[in-house]
Amino acid sequence: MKEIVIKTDRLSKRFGDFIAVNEISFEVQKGEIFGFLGANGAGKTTAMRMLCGLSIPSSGTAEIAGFEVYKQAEQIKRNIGYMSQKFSLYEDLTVSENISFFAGIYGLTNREIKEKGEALVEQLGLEKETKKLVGSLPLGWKQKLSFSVAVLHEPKIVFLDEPTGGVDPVTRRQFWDLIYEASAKGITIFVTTHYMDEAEYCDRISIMVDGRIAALDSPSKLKTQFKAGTMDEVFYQLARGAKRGD
Ligand SMILES: Nc1ncnc2c1ncn2[C@@H]1O[C@H](COP(=O)(O)OP(=O)(O)OP(=O)(O)O)[C@@H](O)[C@H]1O
Repeated sequence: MKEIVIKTDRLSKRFGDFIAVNEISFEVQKGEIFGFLGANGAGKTTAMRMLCGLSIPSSGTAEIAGFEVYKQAEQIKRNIGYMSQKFSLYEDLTVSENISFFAGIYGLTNREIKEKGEALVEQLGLEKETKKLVGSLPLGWKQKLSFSVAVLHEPKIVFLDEPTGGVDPVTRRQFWDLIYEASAKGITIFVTTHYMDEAEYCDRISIMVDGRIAALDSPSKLKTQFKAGTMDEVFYQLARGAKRGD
């Protein structure tokens, strides 16, 4: 039987009179790579913050890794990983120090930190860089390291908020290899992105427009549904009617 790890029902967030997230309902399965798309201001970050237990919803329900967002935010935080372009690693700590620091926060023992940290460094081919400051690494390396750190404690779900912003397509593809590996281990990936090539890599995609989910399906089914050749066209058809955004 399929295990549902994210389930929302009419989840909403208001700021005063403004409805940033408007009754979104969806489910995500264990190990699924779920793309969360939408134009600027559509409500993705606001929704993701509620799912991570960082912001209390105004109404509706959400269950994350079996815990509900109103009363069990702390349990949710312990069972997820999080990475964003804005909040990442400490630039003034070395690669090793960052791994130890974040692994400690995620509750790993010293022995686990050593074992898993070494495996991570080897997987990323960073053996010669462990004593270098993270600030001195190229952006693509930082992002791969940041992702690997976010899944070091093998969370049920990892939330990625525009994880590959600003890097070239080849590095993005390498980053996605890490995502596939995590998904194969049963970690659910919830990812926001503005890159439509990345949307194609997801198992399913939801597209938000003005706070609502306007479409949700696999990339191939969405293309059929919208009679579009590419995800870019699907996205454009939906987003061009948006009232919010730049
Ligand atoms: N704390 C807040 N108070 C008032 N309005 C807010 C607050 N946070 C977000 N908003 C508004 O809610 C809407 C959704 O914002 P949100 O950041 O969730 O969008 P987004 O889809 O993540 O956009 P982007 O891709 O630009 O990050 C925007 O119009 C934003 O101005």
